[in-house]
Amino acid sequence: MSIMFGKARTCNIVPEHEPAECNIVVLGAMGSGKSALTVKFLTKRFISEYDPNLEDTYPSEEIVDQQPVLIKVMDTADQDGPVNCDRYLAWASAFLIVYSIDNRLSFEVCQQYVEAVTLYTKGPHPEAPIILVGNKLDMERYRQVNKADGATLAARFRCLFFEVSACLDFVSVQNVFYEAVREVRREAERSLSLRSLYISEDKAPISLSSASLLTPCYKELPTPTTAKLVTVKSSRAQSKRRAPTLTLLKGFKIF
Ligand SMILES: Nc1nc2c(ncn2[C@@H]2O[C@H](COP(=O)(O)OP(=O)(O)OP(=O)(O)O)[C@@H](O)[C@H]2O)c(=O)[nH]1
Repeated sequence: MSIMFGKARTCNIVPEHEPAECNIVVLGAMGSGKSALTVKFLTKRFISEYDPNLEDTYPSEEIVDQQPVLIKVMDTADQDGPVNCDRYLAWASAFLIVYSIDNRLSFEVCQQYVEAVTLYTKGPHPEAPIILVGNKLDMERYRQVNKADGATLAARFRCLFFEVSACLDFVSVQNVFYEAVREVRREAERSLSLRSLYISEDKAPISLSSASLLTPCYKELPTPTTAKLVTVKSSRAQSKRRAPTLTLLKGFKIF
């Protein structure tokens, strides 16, 4: 059974031919590697520099555990930590909250994001899972955040925790995004079984026509002609502002 996880985290049951959707928001301190992780997942490439003010959402068709899913990744660009979160809290199916293992301050900002998101997501609706990501694992020699610190924070908020590097292997980065989809599926199943438990206790039959959770919402996939172009800054010697850009064709992976 494929389940739509798009808006407001209702679990829409859609016909098998419709791909499910999963909206993943990438949060974290400036410089923690949100854009690098996003681009690595979308293109398998590590691009070193990005415009710090560039915030955009990138779709990618994936197959996770033999089930097709349209993953939409919102790469955020907050300047001052978890402020004006409204733009993504209701939209998100899951959150990747990123810090850099070589930057203690980014870990503290990450804790602020975990607390802010948890305040919003705890409640009757299916919870949007949080995945804690310690990035820049390749910078082990400059480590300022112990792996145990990350694990402790994750345990406190009952979320998954991974240490990865956007500039090392692709599979570890892809696994973080795929685990987010798996967690959303598990949460949707939990929510459905809880809902059916209440309904069976109330002995109230589900009216298939009225139950909003069964209302399918169909998403048109971008065709090559409609796919928007987004740019990702990449620079070597030049400053970030004048950097040559790597153009990603939105909606399709580039290898
Ligand atoms: N060594 C190393 N550097 C990384 C890694 N990921 C990102 N970086 C570098 O860290 C810097 C910031 O990366 P970004 O992806 O722009 O970080 P961000 O969180 O998007 O930062 P803002 O755009 O300012 O919000 C860049 O110089 C990247 O090249 C990593 O895994 N290892």
